[in-house]
Amino acid sequence: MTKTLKGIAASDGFATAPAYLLVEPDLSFKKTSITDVAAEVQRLQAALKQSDEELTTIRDLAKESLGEEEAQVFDAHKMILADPEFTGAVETQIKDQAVNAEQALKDVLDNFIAMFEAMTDNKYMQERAADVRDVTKRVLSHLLGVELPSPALIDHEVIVVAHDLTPSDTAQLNKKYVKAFVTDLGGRTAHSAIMARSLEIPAIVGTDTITTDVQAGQTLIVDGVHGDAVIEPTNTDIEHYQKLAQDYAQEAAEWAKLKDAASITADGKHFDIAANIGTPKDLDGVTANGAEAIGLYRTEFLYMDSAELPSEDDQFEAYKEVLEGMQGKPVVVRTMDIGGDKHLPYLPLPEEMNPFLGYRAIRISLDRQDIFRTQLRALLRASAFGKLRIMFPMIATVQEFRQAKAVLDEEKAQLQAQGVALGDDLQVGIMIEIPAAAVLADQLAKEVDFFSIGTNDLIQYTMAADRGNEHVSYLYQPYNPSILRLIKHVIDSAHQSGKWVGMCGEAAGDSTMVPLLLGMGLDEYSMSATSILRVRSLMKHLDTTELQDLVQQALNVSISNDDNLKLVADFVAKNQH
Ligand SMILES: C=C(OP(=O)(O)O)C(=O)O
Ligand SMILES: [Mg+2]
Repeated sequence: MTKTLKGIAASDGFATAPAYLLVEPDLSFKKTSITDVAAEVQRLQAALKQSDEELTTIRDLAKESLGEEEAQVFDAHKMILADPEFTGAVETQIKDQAVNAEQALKDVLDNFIAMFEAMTDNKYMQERAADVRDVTKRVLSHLLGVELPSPALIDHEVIVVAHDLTPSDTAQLNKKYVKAFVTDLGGRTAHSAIMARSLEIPAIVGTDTITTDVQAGQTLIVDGVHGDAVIEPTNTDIEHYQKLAQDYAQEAAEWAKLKDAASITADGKHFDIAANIGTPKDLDGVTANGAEAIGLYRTEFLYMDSAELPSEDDQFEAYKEVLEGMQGKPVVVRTMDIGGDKHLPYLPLPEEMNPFLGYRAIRISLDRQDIFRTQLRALLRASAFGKLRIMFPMIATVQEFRQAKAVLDEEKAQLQAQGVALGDDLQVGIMIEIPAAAVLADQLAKEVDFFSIGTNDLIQYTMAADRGNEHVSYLYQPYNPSILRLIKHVIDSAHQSGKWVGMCGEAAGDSTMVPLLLGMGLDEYSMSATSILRVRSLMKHLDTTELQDLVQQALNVSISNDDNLKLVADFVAKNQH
């Protein structure tokens, strides 16, 4: 039966394909006593063999579609399977305790995990714990005869359906086959949604129930523009969405004509439209969409895609690749923003009640200066290859900025003393994403070279509403006068000190927000590459002199997000040039 689910439109576009459920299967079992030990050992051997064969296939496919590095984790898993200390121990447990293979496997795993986790200062061993857990899951699935989803094995077009997708899950999706994704959890600014936009695949998040409503293989339509997921569509539905997809493609073709045009308003004012990226791989999309700069390079993905802390040289290569790829256009690189919903398997963070209010971003960098200094050196060395701007995330106080800047200056002086070539127009700025920083923007503006407003977090913290929680997603209100007043204060403060100010939160690419931001004089708009041409087209049709009154009304007359949504929609309908 056809069913339509409403979710949060997280990434534009349309797709129709069978559903692929990326859901943890039920791997529960009961402990039983066995009498035929030999048969149980044989059952274990068979499951080990099947797991090994499966891992070989997955590794080969992952290598082909995702690259050598992503495939290496599966080699590590194969090694565990071949390790007599692990498999031998399971066999011994079956023989000694006369228990079923599932229970023996669990007992051995528990021992291993306890042992590894006790080695708190050995990050290599802690990582192994995660691998052993994964391998156990695979063997268990074969013992129980249930299928474990393996996204790397997808070899036909599908729409991935998941409860939630972590940024590292998302990074493993092969765009050739994964046409879209839909999740139960998440908001528009959750990191999985941001990754979907950089993969340029349609996505809907926060449907609440998609994983229970759809079955594997059922046809699914994803309308990433309106946030609708249609399960088992009728022929009429399919035709309807085909038409919408065609109209969307036509509109996109119009925008595409602006690829090499400058971003200019109807009254001839120039603004910069920049792109947000997560890895150097995203550069293709940046160039294809004609970005004038990179306004946010989220370097944490470099750390998340790696099995250990990336070395200074590895980082240097990545930053250099992006700077060179941009051929002299500005590149804002943000230092590591780990914590919140972004984790590193090799950097255990404390368990926290409120990770978004906890140990994250610049707070970790200032505490773990070994990690911070390595990144800063890599960045400084790369600065010789383009127009680098270094940006610190989650700055809450003037002192934090001064401390971070002092560390940067120390590393800079050391490199200079060693005769290392550095760029000569490096700028250093901060994200404005904590309300305290927005309020004190006038003081911060005197110390920095630029600001970039991170609305994803600024809204989350101002409204006290978790950005990834669909139950409070109605409080993601970029046009709420409270948010607009903060933004206006940040822009005015920067300009009073002669500094430039950009925005790299999702609001910068929002069609309702853009007229307001242009009216307030925001200098740079950084967004998912796929939004650039739409926004450039919108800018072309707006006259900034007419926007002043709109901004005044939005700030001082409207009392709600919805008031401003309507205000801007009416204005744009009447004043398109
Ligand atoms: C751009 C931002 O940073 P991130 O989404 O990576 O937290 C933001 O908070 O708006
Ligand atoms: Mg942020």
